[in-house]
Amino acid sequence: MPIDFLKKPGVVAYLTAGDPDLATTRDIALAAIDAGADVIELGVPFSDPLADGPVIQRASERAVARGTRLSDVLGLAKELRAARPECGIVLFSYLNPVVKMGMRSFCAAAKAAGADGVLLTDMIVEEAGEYLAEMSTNGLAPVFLAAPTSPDARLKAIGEASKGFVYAISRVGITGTQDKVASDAPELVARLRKYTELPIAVGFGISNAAHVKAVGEFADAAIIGSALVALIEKTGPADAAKAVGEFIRGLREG
Ligand SMILES: O=P(O)(O)OC[C@@H](O)[C@@H](O)c1c[nH]c2ccccc12
Repeated sequence: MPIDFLKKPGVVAYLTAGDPDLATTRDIALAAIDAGADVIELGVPFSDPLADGPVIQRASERAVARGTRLSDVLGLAKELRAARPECGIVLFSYLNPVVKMGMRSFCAAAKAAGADGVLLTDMIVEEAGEYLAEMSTNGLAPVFLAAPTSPDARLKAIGEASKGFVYAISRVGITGTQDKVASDAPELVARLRKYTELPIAVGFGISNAAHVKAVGEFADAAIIGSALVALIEKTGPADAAKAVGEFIRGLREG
């Protein structure tokens, strides 16, 4: 896949891999893509999550309890790539499981799985030397998180190191649904635009068509996580793929 895999305006769907089980995550991801999600952010479940609200924490706990490993998530990415050659796939993980596998092995495996990009939540751009080198060797896009509290020098470094798109965190805090798109988000996106021409995707607290529309006024894509994960939790394995497909179609229409 080319590195510019995020078309504008885009919808990015975050899923915790292995919740409720890997086969169901695959079906949900396929339904999300077919309903118009441009990129799947495929989350590696981790026992000690950072910045995750209760919904994603619970999903991670369930997936970890089922024994979902980084290697399983790579296998799932490979299946998705084979089934949907055109979709964007970003592997989402904490640093810990990746360091355990080894940065070099992980980046090579991500490439072999057909991923387009990688997002490591706790990888800071200042310490990303080896990561960026391995990502570049494998033609993968590193996606970094920018926050409203990031100073301009940091936004510049993030803009320069990122490929594919930049992830603008709409507010300080944890993942999870909110009534409104955070008021900090447009300013952060405007500040980022000074440093990058990449598409900018906004995440944290986006959960309905009105939010997606509001984000579309100032950014290039909306990232939806907790709303999907909560829907999967509520619906149960048998109907989750259908429910997620309908939900994303509704967002797209908005
Ligand atoms: O759940 P929300 O509020 O829709 O936010 C997206 C988010 O879930 C996803 O991108 C994500 C899941 N875990 C994270 C940890 C840090 C940053 C981002 C994330």
